[in-house]
Amino acid sequence: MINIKQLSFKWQKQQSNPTLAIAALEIAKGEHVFLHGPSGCGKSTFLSLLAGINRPTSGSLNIFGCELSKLTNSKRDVFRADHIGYIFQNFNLLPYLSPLENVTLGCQFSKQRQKKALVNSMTLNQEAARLLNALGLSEQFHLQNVANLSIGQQQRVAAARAFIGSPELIIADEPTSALDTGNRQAFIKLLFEQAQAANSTLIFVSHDESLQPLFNRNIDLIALQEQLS
Ligand SMILES: Nc1ncnc2c1ncn2[C@@H]1O[C@H](COP(=O)(O)OP(=O)(O)OP(=O)(O)O)[C@@H](O)[C@H]1O
Repeated sequence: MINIKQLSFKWQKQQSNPTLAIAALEIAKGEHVFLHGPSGCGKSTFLSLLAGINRPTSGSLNIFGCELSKLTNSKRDVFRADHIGYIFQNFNLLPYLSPLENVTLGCQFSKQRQKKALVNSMTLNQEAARLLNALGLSEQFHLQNVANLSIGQQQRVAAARAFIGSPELIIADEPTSALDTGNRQAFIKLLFEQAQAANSTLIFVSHDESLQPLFNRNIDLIALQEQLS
C-alpha cells in the first residue's frame, strides 16, 4: 500500500545532498512499523512526505495507488484528510475546544471519513465519545477544555482524533515521549487495538528502542538510505 522508488527530498533546491534518499521501500496494509534513527536523520521529514505535507523532490511515492509526488498541494490536503490520521509529537490539539470537538475535527474535512465514522455510531459526537472511552478518557472529561487535561489525557484525545473515520494510515511522531514506561506500553497497546480494529497501517516514530519488540516491523532510516536498489 506504500510503495517508494528512488525517492529524494531536499528542503532547499541548492542543497548539495538530499535530506532523504530512499531507493526502495514497501509497506503492506496493516503493518505496524517502528521507525527510528538518530536525531536529525530525517524521520519527521519522511513522515511529512507520507502525509502529503511536503512533496518529494524526485522519485515515486505511491500510497493506496495514488502517486503523491504528482498531486498539487490542495489535492494532497484532500488525500491526507481522507486517508491519514496523524498523531503529532506535541499533539496539535486546539486548546480552547473540548476533547469531543477536537476529535470530531479529525473528520470535518473529509466526507469519506465522516461516512466511515458513522458506521459505528449515530452521530460524529457519539463516535468521538466512543473512541475517547475506548482510549481510556472517561466521559467526565469529554466536554472540558483540553488545556486542562493531563499530558496522558491529551495524548488519548490526539489518538482518538487520528482514529476517527478509520483512516487507512496512522502516523505517530514520538507520541509517547512525555509518558513513563508503564504508561507508554499501555498507550501503545491501545493504539494497536484501535489500528487492528480498523486494519490500519501504523507508522510510529520513537527514540525509545525498548518499544521496538512491540512492532511487527522495524525500519532504521539510516540503514534504509544506505540500501541500493
Ligand atoms: N522546515 C525545514 N526547513 C529546512 N530544513 C529542515 C526543516 N525541517 C527539518 N529540516 C532539516 O532536515 C533535517 C532532518 O530533520 P528532521 O526533523 O526530519 O529529523 P528527525 O530525524 O525527525 O529529528 P529528531 O529525531 O530530532 O526529531 C535536519 O537537518 C533539519 O535541520
